Amino acid sequence: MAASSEARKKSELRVFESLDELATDLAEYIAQLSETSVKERGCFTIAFSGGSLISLIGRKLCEAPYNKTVDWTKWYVFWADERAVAKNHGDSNYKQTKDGFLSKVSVLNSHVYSINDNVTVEDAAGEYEFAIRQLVKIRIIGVCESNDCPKFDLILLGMGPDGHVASLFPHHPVLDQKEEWVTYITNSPQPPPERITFTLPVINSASNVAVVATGEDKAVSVHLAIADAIDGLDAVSLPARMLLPADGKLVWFLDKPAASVLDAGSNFSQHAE
Ligand SMILES: O=C(O)[C@H](O)[C@@H](O)[C@H](O)[C@H](O)COP(=O)(O)O
Repeated sequence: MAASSEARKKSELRVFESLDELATDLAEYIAQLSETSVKERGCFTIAFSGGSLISLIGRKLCEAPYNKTVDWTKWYVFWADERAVAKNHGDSNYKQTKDGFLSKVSVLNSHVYSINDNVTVEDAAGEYEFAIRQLVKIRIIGVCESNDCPKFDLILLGMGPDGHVASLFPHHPVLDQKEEWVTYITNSPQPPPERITFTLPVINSASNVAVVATGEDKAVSVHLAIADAIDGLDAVSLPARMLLPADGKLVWFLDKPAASVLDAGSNFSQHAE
């Protein structure tokens, strides 16, 4: 059996009746991963991206019991992608995460690794990769033994209706980037055109990857990303289908509309609510 098919089968699908239930389970999932990582490694490295996932996290993870039980001082925060806008711009993933979540919990400012908004995207990507390399050297960020890539404890992703994840868009040459950990694009099909993004090898080296996709406009891409066998070409360059953690675990958090095109007998290990 192909490795990709194996990896897909190991992934887990969680489908929820409401966004509130999804947010509740997502908060518990993140809190548990944090507890495990802090116990095993003494810290928890988490990378965010933009979109509605931040407001879903902000709904429950900042509240009781997590505001007291999560060891926020052991968190190290990163971004899987960032738009080339100022940090105080409404489109900044940093600002969205800060306003919607980080400002409500006690993560240390010195553990928040935002992407530089004062230099070119090329330089910002290079700087970010350098910072990550330093943290891998001192094992704040783990290392994936098979490819020496950073092994984040958790990478959180949204997914666009076109199946993009982070700033990895369908058919974009950046999908073939195997050498760099952090790269940039200047021609995003969605504004703003310039973005910085983790590459697929980094995402697929994480211990845990979670994709949060809600709404009917995601249903076809969710199906194309998850289904075991796909006819036709569209899925070939669908970034969400390229999420195949080598040693890690992939979990999809979906609401019913986003899961509406999935086959009832989908090969995934299901965790229906
Ligand atoms: O950078 C972007 O263009 C978007 O932020 C994007 O990457 C987002 O994560 C997805 O489109 C899902 O967003 P929603 O969950 O809000 O639909």
